[in-house]
Amino acid sequence: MMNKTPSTPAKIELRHVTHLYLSAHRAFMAVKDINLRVEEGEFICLVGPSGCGKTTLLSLIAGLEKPTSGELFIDGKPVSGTSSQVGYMLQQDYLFNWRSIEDNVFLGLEIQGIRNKETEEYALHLLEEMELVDVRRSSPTQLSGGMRQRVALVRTLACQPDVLLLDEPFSALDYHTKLKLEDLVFTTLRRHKKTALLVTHDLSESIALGDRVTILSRNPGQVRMELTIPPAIRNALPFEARNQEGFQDVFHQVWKEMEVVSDASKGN
Ligand SMILES: Nc1ncnc2c1ncn2[C@@H]1O[C@H](COP(=O)(O)OP(=O)(O)OP(=O)(O)O)[C@@H](O)[C@H]1O
Repeated sequence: MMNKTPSTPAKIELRHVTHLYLSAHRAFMAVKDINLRVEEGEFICLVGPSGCGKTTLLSLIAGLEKPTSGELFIDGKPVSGTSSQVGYMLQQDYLFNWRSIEDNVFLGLEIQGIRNKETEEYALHLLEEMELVDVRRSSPTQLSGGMRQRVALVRTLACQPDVLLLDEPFSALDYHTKLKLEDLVFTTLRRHKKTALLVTHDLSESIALGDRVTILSRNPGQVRMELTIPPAIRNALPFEARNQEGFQDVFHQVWKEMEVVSDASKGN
């Protein structure tokens, strides 16, 4: 993470963000008074019980939803809609089976009107980094779930966003693939100095990947706790981080908070 003076705008900042979903019959407050600051190059993991508003927060940051009240900024500028500066990757990979792997990757470039020799070369370089270059002419149907997720990540990174929003990208994968992919994604995002917000239900994953873990409570979603991951854990790759001294202590701390927020939401 880069050192910043307090006056430097954060990469992402949420100030008193509240969001209500309105329907014909009711208004539902999904998140309330959220304040969050993510510095350039930071990797933040969002955890919390189902329905606490994690995806809502990503949609607001991506500019897909407009908050009912409060303000959101990227690099100090108000978020006013979607932007190529922000890449959003979901649990489902949304690859098109009738296009080859490289044509799926180039699709993001086409949509943004930036497909040219230089951006294609960059995309191919990313495919190489993600160990996918040999399958670039294959169809997505020939790839495993882990490979497909890597392609989806390359497609997102190919457009060169500075901010990556990752909504449970590893949750549909088997455990072994997930651990391997965590290391690869962690290394790639750090190498390219991306700022990332990752939503996960896996507490161990949040500690193994994040610089900070933000725990949300539910009904309405609010920041319950922000925990900075100790350097000994953070300086290791996610797989090794799980074996570092202190990992279990942090895990128990997050677990305890999750018990509190889950119990609190049972009454609602
Ligand atoms: N479009 C919508 N209209 C009405 N209510 C919604 C809408 N989207 C989400 N909600 C409600 O807002 C709350 C927060 O939803 P959100 O999907 O952000 O939570 P989440 O923490 O990502 O959940 P999960 O962990 O289950 O994916 C939930 O109670 C959900 O039912």
